[in-house]
Amino acid sequence: MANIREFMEAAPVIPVLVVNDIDQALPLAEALVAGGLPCLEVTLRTPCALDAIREMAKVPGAIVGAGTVLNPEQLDSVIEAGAKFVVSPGLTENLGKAAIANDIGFLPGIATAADIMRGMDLGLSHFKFFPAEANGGLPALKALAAPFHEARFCPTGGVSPQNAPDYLAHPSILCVGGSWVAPGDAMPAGGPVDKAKIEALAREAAALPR
Ligand SMILES: O=C(O)C(=O)C[C@H](O)[C@H](O)COP(=O)(O)O
Repeated sequence: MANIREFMEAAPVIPVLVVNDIDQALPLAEALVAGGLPCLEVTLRTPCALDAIREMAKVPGAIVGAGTVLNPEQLDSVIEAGAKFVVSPGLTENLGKAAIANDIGFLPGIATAADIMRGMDLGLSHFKFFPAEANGGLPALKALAAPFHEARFCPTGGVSPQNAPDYLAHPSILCVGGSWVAPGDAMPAGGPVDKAKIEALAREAAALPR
């Protein structure tokens, strides 16, 4: 897709965010961007996710995308909310065609060679390897990537500051996704966002070598 590679190359880590409290959206995005992580994946796992995308898009330098997008209806609603890219846990032809028709950066989840081939049939070449650790981690992705020279990946699911450097050293891996940069204890229910903590975690993630 047009710009998904550029977004994947913007930083080593795409934070995967679960926003429960709309008041936390703006400070969370500010802290992540200040720490050097501009691309933010807001998962559609909470009722305020679309509003969170709208809020976060106001932060200068933020490139806000939507995660957990499962079908063309959700695709339409996240585009309407201002999402600049779309991440899905898996790849259906239905969703893939809709994303391409809307010319929006699209990062669909894959876990098998057949998934990648279905994506290539649609003209896609950038994929989320999901759930990365549960599917065999780096050894599995290395084996999976070998026949697909053009394909580039963002492993997500079980990625941590400890295993991220190994993933990022692989030439087919442009970035990783992870929730560890925005942990629940830094965004307590009803409380303020611990911006200093999240910015520090983001800074560490942004400094990961690749
Ligand atoms: O909601 C989705 O569509 C997802 O993409 C799931 C997330 O990617 C993983 O839950 C993140 O995994 P952790 O970093 O291990 O917490």
